Amino acid sequence: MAASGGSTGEPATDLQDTEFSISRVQLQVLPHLSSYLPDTLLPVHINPLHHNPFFHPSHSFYISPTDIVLRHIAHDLSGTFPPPSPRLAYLRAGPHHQVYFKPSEVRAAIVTCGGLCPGMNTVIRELVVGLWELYGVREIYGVKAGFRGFYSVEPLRLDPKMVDSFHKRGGTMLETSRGGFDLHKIVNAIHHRGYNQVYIIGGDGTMRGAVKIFEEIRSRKLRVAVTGIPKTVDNDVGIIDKSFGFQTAVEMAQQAISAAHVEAESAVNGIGLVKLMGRSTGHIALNATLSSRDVDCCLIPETEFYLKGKGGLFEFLDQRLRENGHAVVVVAEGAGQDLIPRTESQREERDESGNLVFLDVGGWLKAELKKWWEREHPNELFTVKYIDPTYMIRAVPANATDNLYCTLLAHSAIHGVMAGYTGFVSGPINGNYAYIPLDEVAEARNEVDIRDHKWAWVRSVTNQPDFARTSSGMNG
Ligand SMILES: Nc1ncnc2c1ncn2[C@@H]1O[C@H](COP(=O)(O)OP(=O)(O)OP(=O)(O)O)[C@@H](O)[C@H]1O
Ligand SMILES: O=P(O)(O)OC[C@H]1O[C@](O)(CO)[C@@H](O)[C@@H]1O
Ligand SMILES: [Mg+2]
Repeated sequence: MAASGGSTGEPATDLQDTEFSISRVQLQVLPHLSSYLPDTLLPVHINPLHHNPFFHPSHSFYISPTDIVLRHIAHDLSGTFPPPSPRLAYLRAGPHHQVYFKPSEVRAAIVTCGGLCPGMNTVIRELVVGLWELYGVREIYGVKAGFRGFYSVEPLRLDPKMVDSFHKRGGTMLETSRGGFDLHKIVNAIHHRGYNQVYIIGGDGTMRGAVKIFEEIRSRKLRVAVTGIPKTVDNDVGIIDKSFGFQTAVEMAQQAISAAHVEAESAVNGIGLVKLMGRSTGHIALNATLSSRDVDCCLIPETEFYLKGKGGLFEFLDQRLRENGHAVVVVAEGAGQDLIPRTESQREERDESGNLVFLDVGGWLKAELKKWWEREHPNELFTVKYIDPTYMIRAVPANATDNLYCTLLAHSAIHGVMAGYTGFVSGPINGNYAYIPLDEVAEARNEVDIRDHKWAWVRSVTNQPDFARTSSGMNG
């Protein structure tokens, strides 16, 4: 097929080499219960949605094994930037005509692990309501207190009435925790309690734990489907478009930035300093900076910065204060950690999951800014107002967009599990919900690419230096 140049007189683009070819698409295989269990243990049933009075399944209602979502949809027709080959594809998420669980036999368990994120309660609610209303499942249990809860706490029986208003509350009604990952105790508990569907909501660490649980269940040949639902306010999980709760967090972060701006503007030589979440990725800081337009400098873990000397932060802020009389600085919690002096014990300190405990970059920066000003301008007024909304932005309920997202995620997860898939994650890829192998998601990172347009846009909005080290630039 060759494209015509049309009436513009432009040369026609030859599409022969770039024609979509199914042979160059690689569908990422999802684990399925039938891959390790005999047919005798896996009777198939017609999807109960077929007889649900609220649905009218048509031919295209059900997902077939050939319904796919492409990972990379941008394509350069000139061939200058060839697409990755083969092109990765994932199974589209949705209901299947045949299911591998009889609703009356299902015992579903839901657990939340790691830090909070807006929307966790919505996901729990929609898992419960979806299992109950869509598929007629009646035995649904909430595992309390994260992974450790499987083997140490009595589960909570859940039904739609109980979870009815969960989506209006921040946090997780099931409680969460870090650490406590004891694989054998967890899988023994899953087996002994008779759970056959396990829904695991959590971040990167949780997904790595979920992979181990899935693999152990598969090696014990248990008839248990495991699915992960990625939760991370930092938006640091790869492959999926973005994680739930992230948009809500950015909105909340903007409120903090606005307050910092008002404080800075209303002072003589005022600096508004806002610390935002982001352990190893600066997505919240970057997106809040771009949408607020009030930020003069955005510091994220993916870039280095330094304070003193030519091209450093102090020099830049000095100039900004002279030009505007105020400045707003946004710093992600993971930025500049290597600049902050640490004691020996601080160097070793880890949380219960083994993550390094960070020092407060905002508090440190505030102190450094004050010392710098006293040193350089001892007789001039100066104010730093430090706002730390880190827990506020993740402890709120999800906004409307995130609530819808959480609902689709939960329902996609249920459809996949009912269809017998296991060891998978559901999530949006290029706007379409897909099923992705759990181990792929557990390994995939989503960092800010400081070479792409978005970071260049931040730099052009803020005019901040790129902190490239020159011979005269000094560290510290
Ligand atoms: N590599 C791993 N293998 C098994 N379990 C893990 C692993 N990493 C973390 N976990 C367990 O997963 C749970 C959550 O981990 P962690 O505290 O790192 O949070 P997270 O899931 O990464 O969420 P977030 O970082 O977004 O708050 C904990 O119970 C932890 O013990
Ligand atoms: O204080 P906590 O609950 O351990 O959580 C802090 C961490 O959790 C996160 O919000 C990720 O969920 C990180 O941004 C942050 O470093
Ligand atoms: Mg994590």
